[in-house]
Formats: sequence, C-alpha cells, structure tokens
Amino acid sequence: MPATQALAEVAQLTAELQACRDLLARQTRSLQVAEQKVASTELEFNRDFGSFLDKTSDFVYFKNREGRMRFCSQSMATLFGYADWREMVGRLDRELFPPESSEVYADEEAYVFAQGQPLLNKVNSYRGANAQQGYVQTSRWPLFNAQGEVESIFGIGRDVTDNRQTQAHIQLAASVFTHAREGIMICDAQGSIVDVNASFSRITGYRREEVIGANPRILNSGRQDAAFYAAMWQTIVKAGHWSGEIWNRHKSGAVYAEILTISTVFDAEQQVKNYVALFTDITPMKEHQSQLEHMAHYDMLTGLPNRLLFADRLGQAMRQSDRSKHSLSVIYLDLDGFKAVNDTYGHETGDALLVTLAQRMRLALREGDSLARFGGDEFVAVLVGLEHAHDCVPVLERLLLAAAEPVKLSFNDEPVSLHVSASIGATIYPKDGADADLLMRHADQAMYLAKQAGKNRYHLFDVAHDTAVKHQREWLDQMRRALKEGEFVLYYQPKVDMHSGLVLGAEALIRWQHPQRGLLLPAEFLPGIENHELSVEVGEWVIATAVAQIGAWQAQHLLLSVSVNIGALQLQQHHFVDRLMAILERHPDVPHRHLELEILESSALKDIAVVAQVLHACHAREVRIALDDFGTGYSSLTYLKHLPAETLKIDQSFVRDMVSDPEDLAIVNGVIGLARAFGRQVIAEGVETAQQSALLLSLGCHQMQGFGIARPMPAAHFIPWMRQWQASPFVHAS
Ligand SMILES: Nc1nc2c(ncn2[C@@H]2O[C@H](COP(=O)(O)OP(=O)(O)OP(=O)(O)O)[C@@H](O)[C@H]2O)c(=O)[nH]1
Repeated sequence: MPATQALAEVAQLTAELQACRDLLARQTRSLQVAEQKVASTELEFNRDFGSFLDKTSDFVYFKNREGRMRFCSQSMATLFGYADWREMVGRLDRELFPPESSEVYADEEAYVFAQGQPLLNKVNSYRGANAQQGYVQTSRWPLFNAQGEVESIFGIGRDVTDNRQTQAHIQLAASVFTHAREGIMICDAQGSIVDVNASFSRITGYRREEVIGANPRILNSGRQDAAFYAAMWQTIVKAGHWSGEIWNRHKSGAVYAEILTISTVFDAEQQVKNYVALFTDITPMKEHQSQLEHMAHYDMLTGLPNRLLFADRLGQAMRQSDRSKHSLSVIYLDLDGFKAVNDTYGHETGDALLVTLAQRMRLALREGDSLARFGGDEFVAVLVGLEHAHDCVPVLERLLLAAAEPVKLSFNDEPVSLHVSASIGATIYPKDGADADLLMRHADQAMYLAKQAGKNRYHLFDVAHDTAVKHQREWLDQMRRALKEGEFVLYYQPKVDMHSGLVLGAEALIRWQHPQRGLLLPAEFLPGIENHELSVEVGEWVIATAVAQIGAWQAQHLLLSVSVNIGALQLQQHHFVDRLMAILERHPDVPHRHLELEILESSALKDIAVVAQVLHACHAREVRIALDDFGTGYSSLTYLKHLPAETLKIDQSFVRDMVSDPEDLAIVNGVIGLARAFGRQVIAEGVETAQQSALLLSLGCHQMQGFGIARPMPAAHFIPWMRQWQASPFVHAS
C-alpha cells in the first residue's frame, strides 16, 4: 500500500477519530445535561410534591403493602391532629385514626390490594382530632411493581360534609314536599304549574302529569268573582304572600273549601322566580262547622228552629212588620197532658208524639210563619203579615186542632192512639209594643191563663190588663221603698165623749208623705196593696208606731188609748197575735188596754171562726176590739154575741144622713140599742155637725169622732189641740 494512501487513510482515521471524539464529547455533554435535567426534575418533583402535600386541601396519601403511611397531605394530618404529616410516615391506620375509621379504611384498602382494582368515591364518616364529625369521599388506586404486583396504594379524599348537609336539606325538603298532608303547587313566574305534590293530587283529583304546565285556574270553582282574585293578586304583588279561605273545584266537579297560602319565591336578583301555593282541604271542617251551626240553631228532635234561631226570626219579622205596617202575632204553645204520655208510654213514644205534632203544627201555619221548639212540650210561633189582630185566630184554631187530633203510634208493637191538646197564648205586635223578649213572655203569660182556664184553648194577651198589673207592681215597689224610707206617717183623730167633753183617745190614720205628690190619704194608696202581703207589713208598722205613740204620750202624762185599723189579710195571718204581742212587749209601760184594734165588720165576717179565735186571743191579753163600720155588714146577732168586741163603731154613712133619712136614723138607733143590749160601747164616726152630735147624744151615743170635732192631725199637734179643746169643748172645728 502506498504511503500516500496510507497517510491518507491515517488522516482519515484521525479525522474520524476526532469526529468520534467530538460526538462523544457532545453526547457526554448532552448526557450530563440530561442527567442534570433529571436531577433537577427530581428535585423539582420532590419540592413540588412536598409543596402539593403541604397545600392541598384534599386528603392525599400513599401507603405501602403493609398499610403503613408513606406520604399524606398536611390537610389530612391536621384533621387528625398531627402538626406535620411526616409524623405519620411509617405508621399504621390504627395508630393514626380513631378505631371506627381505621377499621373501615383497612377493609376498603384490603379490597384494593386484593383485587388490584381502584375503589372510587367511597363516602365514610370521620371523627377528627377536635372531635369534629364529617364525611370524606375517597377514591383509592393500586400501584404496581415491575412484576405487576400491587405494591402500594394511593388515595385521594375530599371533605364532603357540607355537600352531605346540603344534600340532606334537599332530601328533607323533597320529603316534606312529597309527604306533606297539605297540597303544594309550585308555579313559575308566569303562573304555569311546574310541580305539585301527592297531596295536591289527592285534594284536587288531578294527577301531576295532567297539571304540569297548566294554569291553576283549572281549579276555579266560580264561587269567587274576578274582584276576589284581583284583590288576591294585588296582595301577593304588594306583600309577597296571601292567605285565606277559598272554594275550588275538584276534577270530579265537586266544590271543596281550602285554606290557601300563596308565597312568592324571589331569585338572587329579587325577580319573581316561583309562586308556591300551600293548601289544606277544610271541607270536613266546614261540614263539621255547619253541623255545629245547625245544632246551635235547630232542635235535634223535631228539626224545628230552636230558641236562638227563633229570636233571630222574630227580630226580622218585627222589623218587617214595622216597615209593612202589618201586625204579627207571637204564639206560645204548651201541650196539655204530655207528661202522662211520657209516664205511660215512655220517653221514646213521647218523642215520637212531639215529632208528629211538630210536623202537623208546621203544616197548620201559613207560608212565612215560623214555628220553633223551646224544649219539652213548648213551642212558639210567629205569624206574620196580619192585617187585623183577629187574623191570627184561624191559625190559632188550626193549631189547636192539629194538637188535639189523636196521634197513632205503636207501643210494644201494639198500635196506640195518643191524645193530647194544646194551650196557646198569643200577643199581637205592635199593639203590644214590647220588645222581642217581652212579647214572648207576654205570649207565655197568656198561655198560662189558657191553661188555667181549662186548657185546649187559646188566650190573647190583654195589654190593658197587663199595664194595670205592671202599674200595681210599680206601686208596690214604691210603697215598699216608702216603708223603708220612713215616708209613712200616722195622723191621729180625736175620739171624745161629747157628753162630758172628755178626750177618750184617738184613731191612728195612715198618711203617705210622698216626696213628689205631697201628703196622700189612705184611699189613694192602700187599695193598691189590698190583699197583698205588703199590706200586712204596713199594718204592722201602723201598730208599732201607734204603740210607740201611746208610750210617748204616756211619758208626757197623757193617758190616751189609740185605735188602729186592722185589715182582713193581716188579721188572718197565722202569727198575728204573736207579732202583736211582740210589738207590745217592746213597750212594757204601755197598758194593753190602751191599744184598740178596729176590725171592719166585713172582714170579721170573712172567716168568722178564725177571726173570733184571734179576737178572743187579743181580748184575753187585754187588747181592746172595736167593730168598725158597724151596720154595713149584716152581722147576725149570734156572731156579735161571739165576738169579744168592746165597742161598736157606727159607720159614717149612716151618721151623715141620719138627720134627713129615717132609715139611717133607724139603723143608728138600732146599733145603739144593740150595743146597749149586749153591754158594748158605741161610738159614731163621721160626725160633722152640731145637729148630728145633738141627735146622737139624744139617742144615747156619747162617744163621737169626726171633722165636727177635729180632723186627723200629726201627733205633735195633738196636745196643743187638746189644750184648746179642754179650754172650750164643743166648739166645732171647721
Ligand atoms: N219525650 C220527651 N219528653 C220531654 C222532653 N223534654 C221534656 N219532656 C217532658 O215533658 C213534660 C212536660 O211537662 P208539662 O208541660 O208539665 O206536662 P203536661 O202534662 O203537658 O202538663 P201541663 O202543661 O200542665 O198540661 C215533662 O214530663 C218533661 O220531663 C223531650 O225532649 N222528650
């Protein structure tokens, strides 16, 4: 080989060697660069991974085959109370977490190791180092070695406590929506239905699919007018909600009542998002309410209106009568002999009778009239539109017939024919200008009179009579008050012996010092209480006052006897003598004989046996008796013989006319003769003239009393009068 060729080859080899060297150098450099890159990448990775573990809020961890912690995020370490996650490295779950958690984690991780499969999105509860509870959602993956074996495990978990709570709330809301007994309807801002719950379907009859997208007006019953809905929407717009009662229509067409609340739901921009309607079917409540109302207004047995409803109807009828100028009649009806039906056939039969009669009586009325039951066997009715008061009479007669007609019922499976009748009282408005209550009471009073008059009849309330009775009642009240207030006074009219001029005593006569009407004489007020127990009280007051006066005069050395008038009713009182004695006992200084009881001859004759007994008892206690108005009562001589009266008082009617009327003179003469024959004293009352006095003296009657001698006077005037009389007796008073 030529040298040049060899040289050329060497040169080429050298060049190639150099090129190789360069390449090697370059490759070494790039390898170095690559190595440096790897080292710096690893460094970066370590730094970034460490930083990631420090920063991430997720729970990231790696565990080796034994389940020991290799790495984990700081967030996880913090949750379980480790200041640095590196403290956890190399430790098992059971050394790191509460037992209830570690067991679950171990189970789940065992699965990943065994299956070599990831386990995704498992949610477990946890209890942190500060005892805080929560939920974590974890996914775990297996990591394999070169031999394809699971070498370690990698997990990422996230705290889902907040999500869980939100979800729980959503579930709760959904469950409320589903299970609420109230119907719920959700509409969009345009008013179309977007959802309804099951109760909506139950109440309205519409399935969910039928109403989604529809307008709620499909439920309108037509019972509320457009104005109602307009007002409702106005409130919803203004206040954001509305609630009230409303009638809606069921799919079947039936109308039902509901309590409805509509609320507006706004979005974050305060725009209307939804309307939510919540409603309860209150139809059963309404039905119950109307049942209660029925019970409150109607009689259960007969179905007739009861007292409450009748009062209402009567009020209306009265107002109508005022407008129409027609009369109306209030009728009170009580069955006669009803108790006997109950007693004989039992309550049930009595009830059946009441029901039948109620129907019949209702038929006996005219249209517009009302019949009600007040309970028991009492019914009331109002008859309206009467032109004349007597227009009610045919109806009353029809009612009587309706009640009196026999009622055929069965009792113990046997047919029975029951027979009762009715007593009816009626009053006519406005002739009887009372209010509703009083009209009923007047009709009741009239019914009572119909009963008293023999039953099976009607009685019309007598307004005039009632007014008189009312006046008498008022009068009695006034007199009672007068007695209490001490408005009664006694005046004393002297009784004198016209022969000797001696003043024998006085008759006590009652006066009423009326606060408005002045001094009233007994004739003006006593008749109003005649036969009333108040007359007994007044009579006792008279006795007590007179006895006190005798005592007062006696204290002034004036021994006068005082007579008091005793009414028939007082005399018949069981305890008359006891009470008289009680009064006298209060004045032990007053001798009983200074008190004289003037008994009207007529009242002495009323119940002669009793009166005689009383008078004897008084006589036995030295109280003296005079028979007043003697000659007017046709007493038989036998009676006179048996009555222990010391004195006969000739009635002033005979005295007044005896001068001119021979018959009166004969009577006066007769009484004087009788007195003499029976050994009684005699006194003439009503002596007004000297002529009468002279005539009486000539007939042998010395004791006299009358205006001719002195008028009745207050007690305080008596002594001055006596002084004057004794100075010049027989000078007649005016
Ligand atoms: N069957 C029945 N009886 C009742 C009812 N309410 C009250 N009674 C009875 O009805 C009777 C009414 O009494 P009265 O009016 O005194 O009986 P009467 O026999 O008609 O007497 P007079 O009215 O004086 O004729 C009493 O026995 C009550 O117990 C009821 O709802 N059903």
